Amino acid sequence: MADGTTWHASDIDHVIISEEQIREKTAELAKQVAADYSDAESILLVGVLKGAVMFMADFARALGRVGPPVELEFMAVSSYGQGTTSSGVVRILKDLDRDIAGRHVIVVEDIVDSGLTLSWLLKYLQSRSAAQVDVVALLRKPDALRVNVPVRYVGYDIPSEFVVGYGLDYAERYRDLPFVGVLKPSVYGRG
Ligand SMILES: O=P(O)(O)OC[C@H]1O[C@H](OP(=O)(O)OP(=O)(O)O)[C@H](O)[C@@H]1O
Ligand code: HPA
Ligand SMILES: [Mg+2]
Repeated sequence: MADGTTWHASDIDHVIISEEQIREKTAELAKQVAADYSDAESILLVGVLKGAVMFMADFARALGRVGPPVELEFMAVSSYGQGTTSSGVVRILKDLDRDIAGRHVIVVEDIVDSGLTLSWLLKYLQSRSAAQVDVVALLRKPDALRVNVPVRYVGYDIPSEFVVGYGLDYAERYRDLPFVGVLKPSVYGRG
C-alpha cells in the first residue's frame, strides 16, 4: 500500500501491545529468568508452535545474552483450528525430539487464554519426567482462564478479546505482524 501499511495490517482495529513494548518486556523477562536460573548449567526452552515462534526466537536471544546457555525444543499443538474459541481438545502435531528427563524446562508460550493448552502441556511434560517445568508467556487473559495454571513469568495481562499478531493467528493469518492487536469486526466471517 502507498502509506506503507500492508493490507492485513489495515485489518487491525487497534493495537494492544506495540513492537516496542514487546521488545522491552522480552528483555525484562529474560533478566528475571537469568537471575532465577543463575546456577543452572543450561536451560531447555520448549516453544509451543506455531503461535510462540516469534516470542521464542526473541526470548531465546534475549536470555542467551544475559543468562546460561539455552537449548531449543519445539512442540506443535493446536486447539483453536480456524476459530476464535478453544475446542478444549489439544492435539499434538509435533512431539519433542529429545528426552527431557531430569531437565529444567521452561515452556515458552505466546498466550495463555483458557489455560487448557498449557494445563495439558504441563501434565504431558511432567509425564516425560522433567525435573522442573516453569512457564514464560508473553500474554495472559486473566478473565478467560478456565483452569488454574501456574505461569511463573508473564509479560502482559490483557482483556478477553481475540488478538492477533506476533505469532498469533486468526485462521492462520496475521502471525507476521510485529505488534499485537484486535481485528476489525468486519474481518470475521469474511471467507
Ligand atoms: O489457553 P488456551 O485457550 O489453550 O490458548 C492458548 C493456545 O492457543 C493458541 O494456539 P492454537 O491452538 O491457536 O495453535 P497455533 O499456535 O498453531 O495457532 C496459542 O498459541 C496457545 O498455544
Ligand atoms: N488470538 C489468537 N490465538 C489465540 C488467542 C487469541 O486471542 N487465544 C488463544 N489462542
Ligand atoms: Mg492459533
